[in-house]
Amino acid sequence: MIRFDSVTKSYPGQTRPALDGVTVEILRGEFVFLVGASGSGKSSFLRLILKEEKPSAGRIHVLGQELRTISTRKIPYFRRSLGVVFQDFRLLPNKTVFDNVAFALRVIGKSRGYIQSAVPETLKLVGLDGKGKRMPHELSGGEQQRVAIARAIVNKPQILLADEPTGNLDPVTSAGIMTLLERINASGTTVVMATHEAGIVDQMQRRVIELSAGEVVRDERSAGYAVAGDGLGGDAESVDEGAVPADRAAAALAAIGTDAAADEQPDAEPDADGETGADGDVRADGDVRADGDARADGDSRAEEASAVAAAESAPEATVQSAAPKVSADVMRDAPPLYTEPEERDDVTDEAAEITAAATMPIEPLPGAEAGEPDAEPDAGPPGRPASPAGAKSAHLTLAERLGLRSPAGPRAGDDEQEVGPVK
Ligand SMILES: Nc1ncnc2c1ncn2[C@@H]1O[C@H](COP(=O)(O)OP(=O)(O)OP(=O)(O)O)[C@@H](O)[C@H]1O
Repeated sequence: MIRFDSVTKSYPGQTRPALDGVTVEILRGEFVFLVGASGSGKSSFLRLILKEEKPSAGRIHVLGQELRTISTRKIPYFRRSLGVVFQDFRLLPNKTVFDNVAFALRVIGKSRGYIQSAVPETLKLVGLDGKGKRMPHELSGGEQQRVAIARAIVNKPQILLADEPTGNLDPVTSAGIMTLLERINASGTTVVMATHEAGIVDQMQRRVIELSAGEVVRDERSAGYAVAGDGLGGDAESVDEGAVPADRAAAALAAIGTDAAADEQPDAEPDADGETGADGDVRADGDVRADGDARADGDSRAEEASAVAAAESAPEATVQSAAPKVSADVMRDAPPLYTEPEERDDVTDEAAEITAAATMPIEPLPGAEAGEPDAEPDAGPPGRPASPAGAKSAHLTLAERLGLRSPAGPRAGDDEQEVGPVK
């Protein structure tokens, strides 16, 4: 599904490659954590999969295609099989929740009827039923990340890439997001997630690929964040930053198990202190709220009770071993989070034709590819100052970053428009 063969990635002006001779294969349906110290190459790895960057050496195959053979014009079509979630959510601030998710479908030309059914279904799946009319700023961080995940999966991608998706969230809200990602994976989507969060990796016991200075130094199945004493210390401090005492973690989990009413209040109003009361955040004042983040999946009380017990019996006085309450058994038995579109797609024949036409690969005009696909400019990553060679990428619209529109496509106001299919 994803294969790196001796891949090296060097950025202009850097003495050391970001990735150095990486050979790795990720199979269909796997859940893979990418771990490693800051700067070890995790984001570069993900950007290479997305073809946001090209390797300096080596080959990358994704979904059976060698990425070098995909021309720039075809990248948006390739990326429709990939969903992406970022640490900072990247929602359109002036669009409702519904429109943020619908955006991903409108850009690829889905019919209005399809959008009207697919968006609410997806919002329900991520635990945001009834919140479609909210604006992003009216949501908690965990809820905003759920919107971003809904946007990433509404198009039923085969692969979901997540770059620090819990990086801006408190431990309990993070646990809810992980539950969601695990269920997306359980329904068949391959998930590759870069993270610094030792507690989450330790709890989930999935495949771990560890990078150090651009090299794969560990590739282990059913593993934790670090091999005991291996000195993955570069991240230990940042992991600890979010840690809260075990008693507060236990309190947070207890709140999830007991405050059932919170789930039934999709429109909980902000408190007098300005904080939304149902967001699951462990607040600075020690209060704990519950938004269903960790139980949108209908977890049983017994499971929650055992999570609380685990939290209470945690030997270390940190939340790292307590907060992520995702249990592999529970996830294995969980029903699929979403079904394939064919099973419930009620689009009309006419709409299906429009969609088919809109998503049909475009053959480039003779000479349009100006030589090899590799001749495209080196794209810089989102959120980082672009290198001179990658200056173009600094102007990518959201649609382009999400891989829904060709960087060569129309420009002004793309992020703001209700755009149609790529022509
Ligand atoms: N566009 C760029 N131009 C130049 N150097 C870059 C660029 N992007 C990344 N790098 C460098 O490549 C190396 C790997 O960066 P990368 O972002 O992939 O690491 P990371 O493991 O994701 O780090 P973090 O955990 O801090 O996000 C770093 O030395 C970084 O400075």
